Amino acid sequence: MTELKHDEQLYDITIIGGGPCGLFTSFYAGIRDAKTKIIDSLPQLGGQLAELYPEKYIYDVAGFPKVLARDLVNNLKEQSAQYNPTVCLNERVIGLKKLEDGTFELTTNSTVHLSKTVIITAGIGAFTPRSLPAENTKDFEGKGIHYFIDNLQSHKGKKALVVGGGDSAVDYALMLEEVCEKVTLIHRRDQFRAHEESVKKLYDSSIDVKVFNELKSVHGDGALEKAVLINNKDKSTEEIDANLIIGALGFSASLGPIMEWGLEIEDSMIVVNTKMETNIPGVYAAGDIVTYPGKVKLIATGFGEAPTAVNNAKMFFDPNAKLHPGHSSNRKE
Ligand SMILES: Cc1cc2nc3c(=O)[nH]c(=O)nc-3n(C[C@H](O)[C@H](O)[C@H](O)COP(=O)(O)OP(=O)(O)OC[C@H]3O[C@@H](n4cnc5c(N)ncnc54)[C@H](O)[C@@H]3O)c2cc1C
Repeated sequence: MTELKHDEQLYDITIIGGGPCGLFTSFYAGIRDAKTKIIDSLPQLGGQLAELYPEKYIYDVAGFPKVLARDLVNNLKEQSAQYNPTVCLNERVIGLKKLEDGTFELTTNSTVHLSKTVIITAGIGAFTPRSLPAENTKDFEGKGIHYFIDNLQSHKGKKALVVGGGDSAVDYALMLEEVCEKVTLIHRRDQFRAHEESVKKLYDSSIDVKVFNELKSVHGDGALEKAVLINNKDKSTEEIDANLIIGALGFSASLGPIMEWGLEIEDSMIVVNTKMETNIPGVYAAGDIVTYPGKVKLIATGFGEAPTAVNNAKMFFDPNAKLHPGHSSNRKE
């Protein structure tokens, strides 16, 4: 097991989950002059909007007759960035515990973080990448098989195979084309779920696109060397050289460890009171993950719950603060 890093800085508010609700929470925490950190298990911010439906229009966010999910996320990121929250991506919060002095210690897969209060905006849970359903893949995970691209340059000169037919698969293949010796993309159907413009770029590129193909098995002596593909129409197989495989088959979501932090849970949601406070003093929650009588899971309701959670968290770590923040329109530019 790799050793965990320790971030010794104490934050006022740590937000678990950088979906729309977490992003708006971070902006609002900025308004309240709180030193804020957002942690998300995904490599990007935006939660369900960025991961599940970036190209869909949303019609029920106040002030927008309609807005693309991707654009709403970009606007939320811009709004949040005004206050420079610390953003930690690719980190799943696994443990939450209160230390003797009242500080919260949050443990992720890579780091231990410290915070005076916590706001959980973890939606439907942490997304984990769907594993590649092929022989021997477990043996090469992290040793040639990856589910994200963190550092494009580290793949320079490789023979890459991308598996999938959505936006991520097509975007990854196009990114890799810039640095790899060869890129192959396989998809089990001939229709892509990716943005039309990206699919056009894909077919105009040097990427070898093989539709109706699936990954059958992977091979190598210690490190990944070859992949065997199977055509799902005529069942013929083909062996290709590949020392990098990117699985881009989407994600599944699970609350996982959050259920074990001593929070009151009802139907896989965290019970909160009207202050958005959980049963653990100093831990608040908002968005899809919370429940209370009459709760409706919508982006609009999450946006309402976020300021309530922040203003009450502010009172928790700064008892002299006022609950009501004043109006943002009075802010000096
Ligand atoms: C196809 C589809 C269409 C939709 N259309 C609409 C619509 O038109 N209008 C509307 O109002 N709503 C719509 N919704 C619902 C809307 O997307 C959700 O209400 C909204 O995303 C909830 O936001 P959130 O920030 O609470 O959670 P999420 O968007 O789920 O974000 C939670 C984030 O927390 C992260 N996370 C979870 N656990 C951890 C952990 N342990 N450690 C680190 N990170 C963690 C996740 O990776 C995720 O990024 C739609 C949903 C879907 C699937």
